[in-house]
Amino acid sequence: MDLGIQNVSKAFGATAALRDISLAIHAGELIALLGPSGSGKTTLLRLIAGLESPTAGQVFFGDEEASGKPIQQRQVGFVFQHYALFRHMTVLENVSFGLSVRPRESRPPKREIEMRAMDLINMVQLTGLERRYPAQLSGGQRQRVALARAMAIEPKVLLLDEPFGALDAQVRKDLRHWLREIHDRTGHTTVFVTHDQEEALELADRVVVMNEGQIEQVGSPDEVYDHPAAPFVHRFIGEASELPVHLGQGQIWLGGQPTGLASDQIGLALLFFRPHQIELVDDGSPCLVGKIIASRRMAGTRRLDLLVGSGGHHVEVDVPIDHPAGQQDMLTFRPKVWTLFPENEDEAGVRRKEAREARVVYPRNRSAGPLRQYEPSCS
Ligand SMILES: Nc1ncnc2c1ncn2[C@@H]1O[C@H](COP(=O)(O)OP(=O)(O)OP(=O)(O)O)[C@@H](O)[C@H]1O
Repeated sequence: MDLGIQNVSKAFGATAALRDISLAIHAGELIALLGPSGSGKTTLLRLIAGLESPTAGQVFFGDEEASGKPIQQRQVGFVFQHYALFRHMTVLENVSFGLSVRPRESRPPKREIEMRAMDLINMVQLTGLERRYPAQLSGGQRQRVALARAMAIEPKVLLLDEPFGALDAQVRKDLRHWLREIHDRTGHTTVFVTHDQEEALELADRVVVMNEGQIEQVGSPDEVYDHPAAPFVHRFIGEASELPVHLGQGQIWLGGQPTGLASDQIGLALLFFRPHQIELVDDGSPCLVGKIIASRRMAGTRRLDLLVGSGGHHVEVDVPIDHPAGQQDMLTFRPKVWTLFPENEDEAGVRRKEAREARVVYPRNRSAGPLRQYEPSCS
């Protein structure tokens, strides 16, 4: 079942929870809605479910406009963070519930309901526990029952709101793999909400990155990680170090010092790079110079906190555990992979003012005068 969200806005009083969102979800896709708290993920999920109606815009199930349809008519399976199982019912009764309360004319015979429920219990690997009550299950087991129960009604769309949010890290990881497997087997169109980027990147076919009620980017996990479309996405997904730079004379400059990174653009920009995507420079060529202010062990690498450039910009870089850089005061390096975003006018204005006060001469164009150099230098 394809899903279409067209120019949807949702306001709660003066709060704009969603602002003119459009999104096409293809049949059989596993989609993650990813964003910080308050970005509108749950509101969007509830609008798809029919638990909320949009202030403006439309929701399509296939070709059909569904905005006016209540949840009962949408055939959606919903799983919440806190497994809302019926405590007085066994696992089997919980999973059978959706089918057993259907109107008589569409309700399958009792025996068939039980068989279907047992198939689902088997699929979520809880065979043998069907007579237990929720209180006799672990958190992960309860969440699997919740998923089996949502799937029992043969939903057109499965909606999961932080389904593993309340579970500990290892259980979350196991359930992730398991959800992906079940999704590949059943092929339900599935939309899940998470604020955990690792979960979104590992599980989803496509990730919808949300911020302040808007969609910042929609893309495969590789696209949003490797080609973030906006500073917000770069900061939110993966780790990012950023520096305010100037572009001109064919390269990137930090506070009047050449970085050795090429760019044919001109103007102010933000330079983003990942801590692990750097190379150490010791051949005297132009690079970034950082004062090491802290060093800590991070799994297989050593993470250094640096103050870079005359502005003392804080960035993080990773070096090999045994690299002598970990014992030094200064580090000379260059990003191997980086992204530039044009700086917005507000930030640019502050930087120009700071630059004037510090008497830094930025390269304005190819005929710009000599640049002030900062010490220590690697060029
Ligand atoms: N029923 C409501 N009444 C008033 N404001 C609401 C209501 N539901 C959500 N909001 C507001 O809408 C905005 C988006 O909330 P939403 O729950 O969709 O965000 P979220 O991204 O799911 O956040 P979280 O990760 O914390 O669950 C927030 O500012 C929230 O306070």
